[in-house]
Amino acid sequence: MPQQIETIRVDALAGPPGPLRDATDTALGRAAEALGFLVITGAPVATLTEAGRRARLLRLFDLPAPEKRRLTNSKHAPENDNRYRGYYAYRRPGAPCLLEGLDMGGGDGPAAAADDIEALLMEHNVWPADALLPGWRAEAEAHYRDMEAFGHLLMASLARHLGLGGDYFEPFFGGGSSTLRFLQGLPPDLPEAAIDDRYRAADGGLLATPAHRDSGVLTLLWQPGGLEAQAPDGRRLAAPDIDGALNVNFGDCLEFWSGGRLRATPHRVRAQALPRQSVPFFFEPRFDALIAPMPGARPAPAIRYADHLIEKMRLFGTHATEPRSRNA
Ligand SMILES: O=C(O)CCC(=O)C(=O)O
Ligand SMILES: [Fe+2]
Repeated sequence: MPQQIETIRVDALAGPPGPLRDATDTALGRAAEALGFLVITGAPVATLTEAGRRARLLRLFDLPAPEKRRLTNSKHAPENDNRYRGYYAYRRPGAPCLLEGLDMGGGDGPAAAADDIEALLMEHNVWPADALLPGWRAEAEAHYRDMEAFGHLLMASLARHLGLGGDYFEPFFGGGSSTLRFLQGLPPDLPEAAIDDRYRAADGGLLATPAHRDSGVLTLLWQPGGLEAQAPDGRRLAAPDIDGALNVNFGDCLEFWSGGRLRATPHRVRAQALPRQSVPFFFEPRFDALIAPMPGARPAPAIRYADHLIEKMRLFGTHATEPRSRNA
């Protein structure tokens, strides 16, 4: 039973085949099977562990209110046409924290009709005005591409560990379906009595995010502390605070895909004293990918990734009143 979240150096994944890369594949694969949650260092792409890029991208949250309103999804700002991507702020009564965020994808489709889910998933992004945040769009797009490239490297490593051949997952990814999310949770500001039980840990501490499993395949998360993974025996393991580290965990879709071998681990976030910013990247299959348990796993009917996602959105009421509903 894992006693702690393991830290694994992954720079060898970008190198040639050989013993170093094999050892990295084994370490990653075993951690994915045992706890389904790990911390990586030495990512061979630029990540938000680079403080300059992180600070520039997180300036998003300093935008003036009218600009945030212009980026807000149509659920919260009916004058706008973006429904799936864009900015949102939740002021949910009963929650200890306010939460704001912005989702971006790789789609560039037009605004979607209300009933056209497929078009909705590929809708265009919204961008802060360049005069307010010069260079933000280009850097966010570069970061999205870097995270995609890293997602491919990690999936290839898992595929080798599973004996599937390094390119097994390749055809299932691409096409701009992944989600880059910027989040900011504000400090508790509600009276004690207003705090909903789900936001209370058993030890009385406050949670910024209640325990949940991610819905997709692979999550790469920069976070400043507060994150806890749940071990199979129920213990909560705090993510180690390591400079230059990214958290890696897996979602329901990969658990299904691997016949349960790779775990979608429940995790939660303890509320912090200060505004807490975090940046998850959800590496997601193409919306039209047909996913069935991989060779060697017990067969089950295939699901289309878009249908899996839509079902999760229905269950969690995405863009309704619940924060972090999709992929969370
Ligand atoms: O804010 C965090 O650090 C974690 C967020 C998370 O678990 C999610 O967005 O799925
Ligand atoms: Fe999550």
